[in-house]
Amino acid sequence: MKNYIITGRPGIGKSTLFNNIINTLKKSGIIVGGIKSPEVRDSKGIRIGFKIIDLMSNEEGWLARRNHYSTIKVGKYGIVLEESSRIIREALRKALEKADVIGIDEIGPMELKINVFRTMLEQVLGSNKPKILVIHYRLRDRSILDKIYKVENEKYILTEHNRDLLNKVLPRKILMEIKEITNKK
Ligand SMILES: Nc1ncnc2c1ncn2[C@@H]1O[C@H](COP(=O)(O)OP(=O)(O)OP(=O)(O)O)[C@@H](O)[C@H]1O
Repeated sequence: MKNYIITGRPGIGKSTLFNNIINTLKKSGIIVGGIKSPEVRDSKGIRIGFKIIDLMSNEEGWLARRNHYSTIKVGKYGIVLEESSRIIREALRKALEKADVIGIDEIGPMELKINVFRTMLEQVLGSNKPKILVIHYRLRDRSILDKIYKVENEKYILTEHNRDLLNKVLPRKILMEIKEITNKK
């Protein structure tokens, strides 16, 4: 089944497009499972960490926090291992079991330091469901990249020139294609 891949430089609008696609699918009754990891800023606009959110249940927890003591560090951020692992495991397990489509925002060096993320991602990539995947522009993990590109895929590299158009046309195009294969007309 096809992988829809979104990539591009930091801050270009990948998460905005991802949310747009997911919301369009959900509104039409498609069951979407998976995870997203939005950044969190304080009232002064300083980034204090990243949350992890289950797309099906909307349950959320911390993925990483600034200055959090952790055995896994990414720059200033410490991974909140137990909390994030629990949400990732549950969200992707449910997605594999029940969803029509699996979405992950995003697959990057930080997420791949979490063992549960890597194990569950491998299961997701091996499953025969359509996937919407946001990929960090610096992802160089050969084993994961091979699994992502092993199946038919459509890759969109967001730029300031194409993002408005892609937000306009891609959610409906993906909806049409997924309706076709899930028979939800
Ligand atoms: N098509 C667009 N036109 C103008 N601004 C946009 C567009 N899409 C997103 N933005 C704005 O750009 C900012 C970054 O968007 P977003 O978080 O979606 O980017 P991202 O590529 O996911 O970032 P990151 O790499 O940090 O995850 C947000 O403030 C968002 O509102």
